Amino acid sequence: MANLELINLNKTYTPKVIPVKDISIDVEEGEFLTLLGPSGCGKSTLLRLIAGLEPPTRGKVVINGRDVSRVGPGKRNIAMVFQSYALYPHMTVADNIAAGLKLRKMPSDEIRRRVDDVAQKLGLQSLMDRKPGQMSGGQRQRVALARALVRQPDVFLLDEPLSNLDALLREQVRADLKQLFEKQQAPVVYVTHDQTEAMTLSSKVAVLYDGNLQQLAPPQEIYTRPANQFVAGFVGSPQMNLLTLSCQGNQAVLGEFRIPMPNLPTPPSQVVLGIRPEDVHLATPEDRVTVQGRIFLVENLGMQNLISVMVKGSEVRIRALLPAHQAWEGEEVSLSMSPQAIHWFDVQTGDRIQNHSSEQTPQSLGLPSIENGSIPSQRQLT
Ligand SMILES: Nc1ncnc2c1ncn2[C@@H]1O[C@H](COP(=O)(O)OP(=O)(O)OP(=O)(O)O)[C@@H](O)[C@H]1O
Repeated sequence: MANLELINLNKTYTPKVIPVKDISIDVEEGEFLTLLGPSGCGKSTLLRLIAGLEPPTRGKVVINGRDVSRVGPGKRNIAMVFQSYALYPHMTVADNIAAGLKLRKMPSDEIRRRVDDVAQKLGLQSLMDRKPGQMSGGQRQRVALARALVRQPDVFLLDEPLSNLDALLREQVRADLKQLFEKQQAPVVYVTHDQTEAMTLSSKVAVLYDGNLQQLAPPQEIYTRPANQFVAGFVGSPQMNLLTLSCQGNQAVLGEFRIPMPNLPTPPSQVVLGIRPEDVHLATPEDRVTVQGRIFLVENLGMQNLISVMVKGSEVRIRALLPAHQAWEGEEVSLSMSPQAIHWFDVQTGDRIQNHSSEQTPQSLGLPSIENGSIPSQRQLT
């Protein structure tokens, strides 16, 4: 059973530069872990600690039950793919792919069998005699992947492997990667700051910020139940609306409107309300939580418009993703926000302050319930 364990890993460069702070993560056989976070959050440092390119200041890296924290990179049986491809420029594709196996003195017929197999998987057969300088970026990246796959390592490490490719090619290679690694048993650790890659490729995502693990969960959970305000704001495009609002009892004050909050033992004086633009809609009479305002900006995204609305009686702006041609600049609109789609965060710590709102019922929100088909009073407006 292939697995990778990171146990209380720390890396300190200077007292002020601590890019990895007490990180513990398990990656099991067949799992694809993505390290996601903004530039400088410590993703590459963590990957280098796993690869053995740097020693940890504290903590352990364990591969298949063996503590490799003090074992050199060549002896960890890890394959790494870099953003820069790191191919040998004077060698052909075939020799680049085979280089690691030759170093390990593998019999030549076994090398040929493995190289042919991986070249076929990655569609490289017609390029085997070319040198890296005679190929496109996408082709070079496929050779770099082939070189990693052919080794059949215990762990795959990939450091932003798609970041040198243009947008279209990125999409294609991303899809190839997904198919390729679905068939691999060895754990994969993939570094990116691109949330689309993280969401589409991973079985679990570790969101990092300032060396700290913010959340470790499957991509869907990261999206639907962000653990804190940082994760909520970092994952999702367009970005989640994050509004710091004052509270009156169990209601958040949004301009002229009151938004019911979950019942808290001690209602705070302020709270952060989060709602994704795709969860804000034009209101219908049945909607319970609505706000009104004027549209001051419409951004055309093709199929949809991203509209920015200034909420009546406030300077607060809410963005909503609406079908194109549903709203125009200067127009007054009524927007609905389903209570189930609202996230609440502690204004001091940024932590999520409720379980998922799907646990909320109209009653728990202090709203009238629908009985005998009757529609409750339309809005929670004051
Ligand atoms: N060898 C080093 N000596 C001192 N500081 C370093 C060293 N390597 C990295 N750092 C610092 O550690 C922090 C984390 O760097 P790291 O490269 O791990 O971030 P990252 O999340 O991978 O960023 P990016 O996405 O920009 O590559 C940064 O502040 C960086 O300047």
